[in-house]
Amino acid sequence: MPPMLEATDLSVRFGSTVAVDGVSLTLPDGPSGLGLIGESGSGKSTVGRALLRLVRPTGGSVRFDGEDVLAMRQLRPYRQAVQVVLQDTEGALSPRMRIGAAIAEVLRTHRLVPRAAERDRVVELLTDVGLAAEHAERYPHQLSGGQRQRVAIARALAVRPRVLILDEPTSALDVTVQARVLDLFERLREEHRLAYLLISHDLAVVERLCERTAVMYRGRIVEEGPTEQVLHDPRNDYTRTLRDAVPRLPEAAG
Ligand SMILES: Nc1ncnc2c1ncn2[C@@H]1O[C@H](COP(=O)(O)OP(=O)(O)OP(=O)(O)O)[C@@H](O)[C@H]1O
Repeated sequence: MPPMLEATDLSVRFGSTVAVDGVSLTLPDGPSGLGLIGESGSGKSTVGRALLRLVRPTGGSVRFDGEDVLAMRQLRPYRQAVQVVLQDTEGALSPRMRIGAAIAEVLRTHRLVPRAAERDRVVELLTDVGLAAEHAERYPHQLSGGQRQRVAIARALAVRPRVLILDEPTSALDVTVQARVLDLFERLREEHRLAYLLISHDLAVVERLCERTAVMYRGRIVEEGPTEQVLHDPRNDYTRTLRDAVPRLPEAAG
């Protein structure tokens, strides 16, 4: 069996900038988590965007269940299987659309449930992410940042994905809210058997959600291994520098 999602020797250039330079990574079936860490500009988000086919790689391949993603003509099944949750929750939701309608829109686009069952499915999704039926009637500005992020997660889950690409999914939230959204990600990972590719500056978040971690530096992966080993006993000098620059690892805090 091929791995679920596999990038091999992936490269992305923007003009003369080499954003991603020969990256290979593998996401096994969920529940699983691969963390992608590295300083700003190292190419992490571009890897995520390339996997989502939002930017065209200049080299390498992406395979999903063994199928060549870059050659796919019919993208809808892949777009359903591989969803994304970003940091920017305000930008993700239309300010004039009620939350229920915003979730129903996804169900309709992907023709997932008959109209008559839409409302029930919306409530089910809201409940799944820790919101209530009444939130369906609200507009985005009537929710907190943490609640808006839960709506973004509900929209991603609406299509029953197998992979979630999480790009700094808790960075815009304050610390207590972050902790609760993190609990949610932890639960959903198991319940929906999701594979996470988690892009984050917050190593504590990576440690919680990911068994494996890859470290990017200037477009390349310089180290990859079990999260515990990469964060606590790094083999690479750059990883050590990165880890020591972050004050929030439990070991540093304790
Ligand atoms: N659409 C684009 N056009 C031109 N250059 C880009 C584009 N997107 C990214 N880049 C460049 O590619 C490099 C990698 O950017 P990327 O956003 O992937 O890094 P990152 O590691 O995710 O950074 P951050 O942690 O700040 O989000 C950077 O030099 C960036 O300026």
